[in-house]
Amino acid sequence: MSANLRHIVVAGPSGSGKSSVGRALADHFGLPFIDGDDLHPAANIAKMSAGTALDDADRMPWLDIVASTLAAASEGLVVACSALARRYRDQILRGCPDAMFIELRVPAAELERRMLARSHFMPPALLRSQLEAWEPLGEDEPGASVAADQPIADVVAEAVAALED
Ligand SMILES: Nc1ncnc2c1ncn2[C@@H]1O[C@H](COP(=O)(O)OP(=O)(O)O)[C@@H](O)[C@H]1O
Ligand SMILES: O=C(O)[C@H](O)[C@@H](O)[C@H](O)[C@H](O)COP(=O)(O)O
Repeated sequence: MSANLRHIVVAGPSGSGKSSVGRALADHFGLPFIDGDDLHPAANIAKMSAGTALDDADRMPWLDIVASTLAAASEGLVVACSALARRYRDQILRGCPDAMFIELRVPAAELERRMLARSHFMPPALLRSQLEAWEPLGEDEPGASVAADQPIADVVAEAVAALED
């Protein structure tokens, strides 16, 4: 694994599999994993739990923490972080210029099914706002987009292939 593949952000809307895929990808590469959920300021968790979507002012301090956590991980790190919009990904890149994004693509109906089936602070009703905020990864952005409505092992295999391409 080359040095510039060591700072990986697994991105996508709530329920897309960031935590599940991120952990498995980290295991594959022998890297640590951090869930971006655990890096949110407490006020953000409280806001989402109460059913209100985050706005840019809420997300910016969190994205700075994600970026600085990545940049400080000299041996590499996989972080699960929605990074829904390009400006959010740009902000991560400002703090961690060699970050690579693995975007997880899942149809909305499957996202809803997964969110309804789990117990999590993120209410399923916020899915619509997640999808409205989501700007697909551009071809000129670092990383790759992977179909994530398939078994996790297959998602990870595609992500590994894309990162090593
Ligand atoms: N590829 C997959 N196929 C089926 N279920 C999945 C898949 N990836 C994740 N899940 C399930 O969907 C739910 C959300 O996954 P999670 O990894 O927490 O997503 P996120 O971190 O993006 O919110 C969990 O219950 C998880 O077990
Ligand atoms: O930017 C945001 O609106 C939030 O960060 C959101 O995208 C994230 O999804 C939450 O942390 C919920 O956690 P899960 O993504 O793990 O569902």
